[in-house]
Amino acid sequence: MGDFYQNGIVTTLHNLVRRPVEDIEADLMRFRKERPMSLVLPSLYSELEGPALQNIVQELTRVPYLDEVVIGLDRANEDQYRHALEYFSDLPQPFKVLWNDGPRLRALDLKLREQNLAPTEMGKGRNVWYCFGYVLASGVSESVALHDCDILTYSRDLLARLIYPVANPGFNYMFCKGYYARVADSKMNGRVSRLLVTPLIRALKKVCGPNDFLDYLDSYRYPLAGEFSFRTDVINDLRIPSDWGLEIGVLSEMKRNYATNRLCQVDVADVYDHKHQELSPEDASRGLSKMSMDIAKALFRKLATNGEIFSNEKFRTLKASYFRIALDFVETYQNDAMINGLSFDRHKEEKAVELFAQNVMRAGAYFLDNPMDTPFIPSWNRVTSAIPDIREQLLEAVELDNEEFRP
Ligand SMILES: O=C(O)[C@H](O)COP(=O)(O)O
Repeated sequence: MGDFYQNGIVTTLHNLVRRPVEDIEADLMRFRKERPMSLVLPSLYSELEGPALQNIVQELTRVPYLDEVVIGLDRANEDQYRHALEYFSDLPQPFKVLWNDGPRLRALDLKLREQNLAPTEMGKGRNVWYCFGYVLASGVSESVALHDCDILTYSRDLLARLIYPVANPGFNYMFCKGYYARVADSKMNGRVSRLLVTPLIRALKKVCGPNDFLDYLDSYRYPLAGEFSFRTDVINDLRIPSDWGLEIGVLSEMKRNYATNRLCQVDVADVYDHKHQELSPEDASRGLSKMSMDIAKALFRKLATNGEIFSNEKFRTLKASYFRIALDFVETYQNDAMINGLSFDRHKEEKAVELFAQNVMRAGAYFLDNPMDTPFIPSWNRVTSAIPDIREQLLEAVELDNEEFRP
């Protein structure tokens, strides 16, 4: 909001004039002939019971340009799957719900597992990966947008702005990341993004020296945003982590596969609020503690694939450097909060930084102790090479589930 500055090495598309959504949608209706569009929604069943998704579905009923909606449903039993099909039946667009825990998709997962091609962990990355496989298999779209299902402040403007850069046939972007400020109830959120990701990237720059990849990551205004869009071809060659490293994994795959002038970010919302997880300082397998570990591991792995060598000493230095930079950021955020009349709990922020510093060390130790870890889900290109009719099998399993259980 408020400036048109281009920072970093990917294009930033700002929200300069609050263009009415109907205008943007009129453009998208023209673009759809050349670039049909899909929306992917990775969802937990529990999100169907909350207020955010209800509003998202209501907003989507007014979206005229989508050719397909693909919902990946995790943690649902049969009754819950039936309910999900009914729940989404308000959507005017053709839609499919992937029942990830159902017998058909489980059987397919087993087939992939036998060849070491299945995602090894449950989680958002796995859900998204199967949805992407379905999008490829259905062959409906040329452009795809993806966003979370827990956005409490959702309006259809977000989707229109998110998909525009990859739907406009005059633009040559392959990938676009959404950004916004996570401010709600008069306070700043986005704790992992503000207090872990940006300070850790800056600390890595200090410790590892000048690095293209880190400059690139640092160019994104909200690197952890779950909202992004891309041209459908992008999926074929994508290797993503199955855990919370998903967003960092996607960004680094884009850098590896495309020139930076084909990547951009777009301002998608003035306000953004979502479901908040606990910090969970006592249990590193949950909440923001797990998220911070997964993200730090994903960063170290990606740097290693770019040739960076890590050691215990380097991680110790990194932790010290991260800690100092993160504490300086706390001060910056406090001042930003004050000038905007927001509340700010400095003690809580510093506690989060202390936990993240510990987790930087833990993630480093894990990285050094597990040299043969293969945390990335294979690309769909590789899976198709191993099982040539996998897309048809996935398509059939999803069609049958949707037909059999639709009320
Ligand atoms: O984006 C983030 O930093 C994490 O998702 C945590 O967000 P929150 O602090 O808004 O819950």
